[in-house]
Amino acid sequence: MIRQEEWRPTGGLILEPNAMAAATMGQANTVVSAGPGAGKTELLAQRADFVLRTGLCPYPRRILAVSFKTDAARNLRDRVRRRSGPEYAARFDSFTFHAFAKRLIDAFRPVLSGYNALDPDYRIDPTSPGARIEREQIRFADLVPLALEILESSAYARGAIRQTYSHVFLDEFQDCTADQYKLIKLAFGRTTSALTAVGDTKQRIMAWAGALDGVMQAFAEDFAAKPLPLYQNFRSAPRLRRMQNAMIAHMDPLAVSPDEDLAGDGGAIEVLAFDDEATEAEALAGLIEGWLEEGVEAHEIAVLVRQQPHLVAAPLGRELTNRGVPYRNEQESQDLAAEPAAALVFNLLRVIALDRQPGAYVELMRVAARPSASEEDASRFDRELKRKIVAIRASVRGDQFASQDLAAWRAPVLELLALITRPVLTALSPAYQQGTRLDDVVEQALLAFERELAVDDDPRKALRRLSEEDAVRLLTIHKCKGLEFEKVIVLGVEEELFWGEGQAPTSEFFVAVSRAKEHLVLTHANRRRRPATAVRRWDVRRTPHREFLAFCDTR
Ligand SMILES: Nc1ncnc2c1ncn2[C@@H]1O[C@H](COP(=O)(O)OP(=O)(O)OP(=O)(O)O)[C@@H](O)[C@H]1O
Repeated sequence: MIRQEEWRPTGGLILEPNAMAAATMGQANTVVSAGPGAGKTELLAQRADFVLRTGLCPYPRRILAVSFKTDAARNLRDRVRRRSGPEYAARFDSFTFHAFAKRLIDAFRPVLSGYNALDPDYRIDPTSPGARIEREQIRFADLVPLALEILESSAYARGAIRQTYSHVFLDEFQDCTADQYKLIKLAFGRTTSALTAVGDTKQRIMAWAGALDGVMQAFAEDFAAKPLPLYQNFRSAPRLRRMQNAMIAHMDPLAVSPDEDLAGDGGAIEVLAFDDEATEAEALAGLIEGWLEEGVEAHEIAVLVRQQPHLVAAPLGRELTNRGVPYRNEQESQDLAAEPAAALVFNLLRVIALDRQPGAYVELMRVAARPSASEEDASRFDRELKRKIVAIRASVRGDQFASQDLAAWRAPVLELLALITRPVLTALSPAYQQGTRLDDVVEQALLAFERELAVDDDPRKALRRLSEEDAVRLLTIHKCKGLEFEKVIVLGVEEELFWGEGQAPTSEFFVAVSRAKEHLVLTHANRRRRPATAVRRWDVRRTPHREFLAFCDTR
């Protein structure tokens, strides 16, 4: 442990004064507002390091971080592990609002009564919107209201949660809904827990889902939180920052940066116009292929689509497949990738199917290790797992190796999971400790592998597409929040794709363009043929979104 005045930002980073103030704040609440790439998430990782290392959060107390997406929660957890090491990171709980609510329900379920009472082995309907069955099954949307009921009716639950968490972090706070805010107020309002909320009102893209207007302001007032704005942008090159600044001038004139702060020639923005989706797909696939040949890493390339990515990005997906470029359409797979059991299944498939996979193997051993095992037990388990993998590889390879038949892969994966043992697997996530979630995730991961195998019959490429590192990512703007990439393509900057009430389309476009570090490509096509599988409205003729494209003209 070190004294507070001895603490320095980890990773050799220099924090701007307000970031330093927020990271090292004592027990007071703060609300940090800043634009994209300002280091809000990094600031939370630094604050975690500060409060853990200086004993402000003394053992066994913990830090609670609440994000909106599983990917964002995982990013933050990984960042804290990188910055502070596994020992401190073990006292950092990074959850989505829904996962936090589920923790509360699992811990204090007997508090629920009447129609809301739940059996111990209750389940959550995985379909959307799902069905409610009294006592047995709830919907995803029931989690936060049920957690609210627990906190409202049980002083014991409130006390326990406050005792557990001395510090609370709220990421992407601009998107907090009324119910979620109520949950935070009930759990931590007027307590000694110190709260740090970070957000950016210009990135408020969840308004359709009920994001509270002015939630950052309300938080500042309700929690007497000190507002600390950040001004830097560590992510984007100057040209890209000038475009973002032009958008900020339109959305929030008071937050505009002075021109002299954004000088420089770094970065590139291109607008590419096409006749139709086929020529667009061909040109973009060629562009992406060229970037990969130049040495850009696949996971540094993202293609963002506002709506219906499975349809709008399908021609590009086919073109990438033809050229053998691995990509991942994240419509279904992103939430799966955030599931530790799915990650484990993919790593098992990797060590079975591919040679030289030290990364997958190390991660496998980390996850499979029993925390309480003696060194001797751990190395015995290590040897046994290796022996089994070698035996499986010998039998699976050969004829079956190129097999599209999932059965050839399912049995060995299940065999290895059995060796790792059920208690170790259920400990991977609180959600696995009840119902059929663990088995469902394992099954979904195997099916995702089968789907990818069907694309080109090649298990190596299928696994590359399922990996975060080796695949170009095709994702919606909603899924890309909090992420960053060297190259970003926004597909279809057209009025038919960017429409909606008030500020929402502009905020979404802002989120999309602000993911780019170096190079931003915006496309539009005159025509997009109706895909056979389209069920909703589909406009064949398209109009470029001139208002958005005009923001590119920054010179
Ligand atoms: N103090 C710093 N010095 C150098 N680099 C930094 C610093 N803070 C953050 N970064 C880097 O800048 C990038 C953006 O940081 P981060 O993701 O934390 O921003 P953010 O404010 O959460 O962005 P957004 O709201 O757009 O998702 C990351 O690559 C991060 O590592």
